[in-house]
Amino acid sequence: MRTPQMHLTMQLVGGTGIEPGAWRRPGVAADGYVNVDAAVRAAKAAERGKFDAVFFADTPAVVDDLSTRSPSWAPLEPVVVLTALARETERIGLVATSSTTFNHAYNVARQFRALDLVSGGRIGWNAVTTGRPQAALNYGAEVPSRGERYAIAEEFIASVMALWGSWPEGALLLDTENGRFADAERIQPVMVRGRHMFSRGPLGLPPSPQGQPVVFQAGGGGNGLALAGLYANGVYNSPFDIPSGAAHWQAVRRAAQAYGRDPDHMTVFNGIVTSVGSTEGEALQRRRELDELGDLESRVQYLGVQIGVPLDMGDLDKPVHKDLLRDAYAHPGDPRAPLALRLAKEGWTVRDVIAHGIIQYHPVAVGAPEQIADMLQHWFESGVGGGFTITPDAADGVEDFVDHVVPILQKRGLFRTEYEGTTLRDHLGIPYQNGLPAAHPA
Ligand SMILES: Cc1cc2nc3c(=O)[nH]c(=O)nc-3n(C[C@H](O)[C@H](O)[C@H](O)COP(=O)(O)O)c2cc1C
Repeated sequence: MRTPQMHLTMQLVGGTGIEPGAWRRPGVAADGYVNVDAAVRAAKAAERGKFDAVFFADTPAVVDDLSTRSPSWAPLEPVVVLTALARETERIGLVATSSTTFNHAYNVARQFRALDLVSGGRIGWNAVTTGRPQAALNYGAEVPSRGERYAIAEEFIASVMALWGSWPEGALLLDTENGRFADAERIQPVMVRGRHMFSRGPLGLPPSPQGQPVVFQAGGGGNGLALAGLYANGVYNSPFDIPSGAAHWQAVRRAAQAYGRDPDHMTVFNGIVTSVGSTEGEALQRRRELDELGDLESRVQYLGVQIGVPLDMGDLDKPVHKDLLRDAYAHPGDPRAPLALRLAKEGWTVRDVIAHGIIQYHPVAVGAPEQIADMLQHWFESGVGGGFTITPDAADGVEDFVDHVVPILQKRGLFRTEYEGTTLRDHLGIPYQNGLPAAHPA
């Protein structure tokens, strides 16, 4: 039997990287967030590394302090970016985020099906409920309650899938001899109608080679799990440790089962930020430079909160004083705090504790390629759900991962050396689907 292999999606946050100072790093295009060439370069590199997909998060609003950094969670409009990438790549999957709260199901069904056709069946849709008030204001709306957002999302995704299914496989005839373009009798209105959604259909576009785009789901607690169980094949997660990642993976499997779907058709992608150097020292130096270009001062203060010790920039190049460490504790509200405290107790300077990446949205893998591969292997073999979202610290980290970490994973039999299929469903090992899941109650 073949060693189980991991699945990888690449996320180049904001076109420049996830670290706030990434846009200032020499060698990174400062305008990466509006420069589609940055996305093309990253996608081509990820394809060279045989990644399952590239992934674009999105929030339709300005939520960052633009005086010091490029927008993180709102890249160039994702559907536009994916259209460009579909033309510039051949095999890699392309996943974009689109909101179920501030959109119409027909638009999403049409755009993502069109993308799926343009790309030859390589598209995924990360369906999110968008809880940000700044986004709501852009649509002249308020943020609905959490329960309401997820009730809307449930109907929304069902509507999109029903619209996708309204053009069945084989109904496009293209019979030039007999003048039969399509079997119009099979392409009928679906009349999706719920409390929040109405759409008559049919959708005027046939299925792609994979049927319909793969649905991804991200966050949202119990509500999110139900949504994943009903519709998704990919789930984005951001655990800070293996036990919580493994627990989520089991919960995702149970959710799929509860809705009559195959848990083996689910993949959870756990976010990992990567900082690769040729040695651990070089990787730490890379992070020191990025911290310096970014929000080092606020990180120093935040480290103080994490370990219950007052710190300021004057403490930067000293280990935390042993008198202070006696009373230090890991802040119970931050799952990253125990690592921060451990590093401080090991005697690293404040700058170097921070350089280990203890203040990030995801766990940070910092080190030589072998060390990064070891961490991914350890998490993978500990049952966190099969996949990782590789989120490089800065844009030049995309190629570092592809050229130096991927070959190690491949040598260990943990990652593919070639694409076996042509669609995103092929890469994820899930079957063709066009329309609602067979077990759906609708
Ligand atoms: C890894 C990951 C990626 C996410 N990406 C996005 C995104 O791009 N856009 C978005 O609006 N929400 C995204 N979310 C979902 C929100 O973070 C989610 O709404 C959040 O977990 C709050 O839950 P709630 O919707 O129940 O309030 C993501 C979640 C996770 C875990």
